[in-house]
Amino acid sequence: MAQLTKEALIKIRRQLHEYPELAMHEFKTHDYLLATIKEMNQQFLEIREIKDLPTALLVYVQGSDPQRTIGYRTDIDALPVTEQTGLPFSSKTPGVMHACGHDIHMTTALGVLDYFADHQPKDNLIFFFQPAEESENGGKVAYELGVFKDKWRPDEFYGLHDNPNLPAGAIGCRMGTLFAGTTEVNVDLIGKSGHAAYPQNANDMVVAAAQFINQVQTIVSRSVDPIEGGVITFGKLDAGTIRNVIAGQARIEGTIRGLTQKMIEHIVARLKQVANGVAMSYGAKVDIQFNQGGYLPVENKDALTKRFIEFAKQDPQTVFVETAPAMTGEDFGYLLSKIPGTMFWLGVDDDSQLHSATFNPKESAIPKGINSIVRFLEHRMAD
Ligand SMILES: CC(=O)N[C@@H](CCC[C@H](N)C(=O)O)C(=O)O
Repeated sequence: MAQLTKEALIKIRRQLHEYPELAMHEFKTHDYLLATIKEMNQQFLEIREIKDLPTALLVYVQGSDPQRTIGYRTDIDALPVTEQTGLPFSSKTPGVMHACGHDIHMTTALGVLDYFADHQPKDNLIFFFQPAEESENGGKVAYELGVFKDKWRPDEFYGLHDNPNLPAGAIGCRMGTLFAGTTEVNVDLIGKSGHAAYPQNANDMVVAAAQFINQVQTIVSRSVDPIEGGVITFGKLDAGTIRNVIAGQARIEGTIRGLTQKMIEHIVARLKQVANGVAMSYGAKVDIQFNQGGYLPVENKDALTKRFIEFAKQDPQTVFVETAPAMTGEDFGYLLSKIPGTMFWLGVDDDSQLHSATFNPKESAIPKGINSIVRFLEHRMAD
């Protein structure tokens, strides 16, 4: 294949894994990606930086006889998770980890780019190294900054996410909705602090928060069609300062998921009712903020996805798995609402799940993924 050998790819992945950075702070990652891309054959490449999105990178590959421009997006940010894999190349940044496999995504994208830097594609290609997928909606920010205009607007867009439940290197996809839409939710409950010995003089928001969280559990179980499904997860709860002071405030941060916008709106409406009801019953104030930020359901476009799946099914070098919709979110959903395309999974075969501190994707997925994506793009460009 191209210049980057399997060993070089593994080295790149481990380097990226050691230095994870949070959304919109991916400065070292950006510099490392840029340096790696600059080592590739530059003959057909044009590198673009975005002043107002300084950790993003775009690379244009000039096609030899372009009929279209094909976009390929990878995300580059990490999560506030403390790694517990014990790997020799574990994160060197305390409390931050590539626990969602974006290091695998970036390395795979670099491998595909490296191939086409050496083998000029027929169509134009645009590689988008996107900051802030886990939060801060980097895809939407880029779109709204006007990044995808004129020659930088892909006619179709592709992107992947790794999947620990599929064999390493397998490609998973489905027609229609691949991922859920998500909405971030923050709930602030405001009561009155006081001495632990005199609850009658205070208004305890630890108790109100506990009640609220318990009551929310009835939304999905009692107000959502079980066939359609939905998720509400509160991943963060913050209240109080010390054991013997009654907490006058509580903040609860969570995420809502549904496979359709209608379901998300339904859950949002029920959550507001529950929050207002609990606040009223405790004589507390409540402030609820929702932020969808472009994490729309990831809707794969029919004709393009059909072509992608047909290719993957018949390609002798690709293992294809038809997958069910997943409740993970992706801000690629926003880009796919503006530009037609397909998102797919890359299997990385691990017992630990995405976002866990022990997540350890199989690196053998990288060269296999690169091979399948290169073969798909060549097949697509031959059309
Ligand atoms: C693939 C993946 O894990 N994506 C994230 C996207 C986060 C969406 C948003 N910030 C939220 O928390 O709702 C996920 O958590 O699914």
